[in-house]
Amino acid sequence: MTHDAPSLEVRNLTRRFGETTAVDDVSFTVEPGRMTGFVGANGAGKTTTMRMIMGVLTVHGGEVLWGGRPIALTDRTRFGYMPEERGLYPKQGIVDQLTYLGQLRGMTRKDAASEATRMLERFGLGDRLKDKLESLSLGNQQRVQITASLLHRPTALVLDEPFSGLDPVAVDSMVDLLRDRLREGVPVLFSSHQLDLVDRLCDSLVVLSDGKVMASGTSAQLRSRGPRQFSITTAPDAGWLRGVPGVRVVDVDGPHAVLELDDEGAQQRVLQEAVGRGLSEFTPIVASLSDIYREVTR
Ligand SMILES: Nc1ncnc2c1ncn2[C@@H]1O[C@H](COP(=O)(O)OP(=O)(O)OP(=O)(O)O)[C@@H](O)[C@H]1O
Repeated sequence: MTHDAPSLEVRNLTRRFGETTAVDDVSFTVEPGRMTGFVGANGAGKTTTMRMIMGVLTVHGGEVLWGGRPIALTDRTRFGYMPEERGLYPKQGIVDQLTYLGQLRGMTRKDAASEATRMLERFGLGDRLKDKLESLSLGNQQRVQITASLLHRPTALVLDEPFSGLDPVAVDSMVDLLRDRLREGVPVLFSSHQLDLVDRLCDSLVVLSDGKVMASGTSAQLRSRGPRQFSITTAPDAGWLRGVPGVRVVDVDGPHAVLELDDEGAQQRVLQEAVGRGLSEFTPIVASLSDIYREVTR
């Protein structure tokens, strides 16, 4: 990974539509080489934020920074953007239009055509190069859209729901392509409703709700925020844990229990008591990003 690669930052970004504040003082950073998931319910403001990052929507407050400086049009033209409304031509052959798009982004015709062909082959579309976009299945059209955003070796990627409509094999091929870019230090911001995927793919997460950032940071930072849960086994019955100060028993089933502990002191009290009673297991439970998402948007 290139550590001195630029980061993408949004600072106090705000956008209103009439009376609605769709994006409300939103700040976060997409670090170089980091895959950052952008999650939130329908209408949370993800698309609006991405449009402002890409300059297709004007901002009502705040700014977008690239490498610490206000972003310029020339920076944006080197980004890869996959908009929600997609935007390729249904009636044009796929390799032709990808070549054209590559040329618009400064590639030679030859380089654009060969890179488009290579990427489409990697997506299993090597035998469809001359086909019209509209003749492909929706999932395959999606693969072509993704290729369009990656073709010109973008310096940053802003992808609105890139995985929707893709089967698991296509998701994996796309992730492989993204990882190539991540290794080069490209910051990647992608929105998704598929929390399991976000959990599997992301190094960092930004959680948006009603236009506001509810949480952001690396997976490790977010995991350490929430209540710390532990699994414990203490024979013959873990029911005694209910009486320990600073302990919330989330679940108990015979000798097994799941606990939330207020602090280090509570942990010590539990361990001291449990050792006398016969402790056979005490393990921290690592929260998934989906758990964290549910927790912060509750
Ligand atoms: N062009 C527009 N005109 C009026 N309101 C808009 C416009 N674009 C977005 N909004 C409103 O802004 C809010 C945020 O919408 P946005 O599309 O950014 O959310 P989202 O998180 O991307 O949702 P989804 O996951 O459904 O795509 C919503 O209340 C939406 O109705």
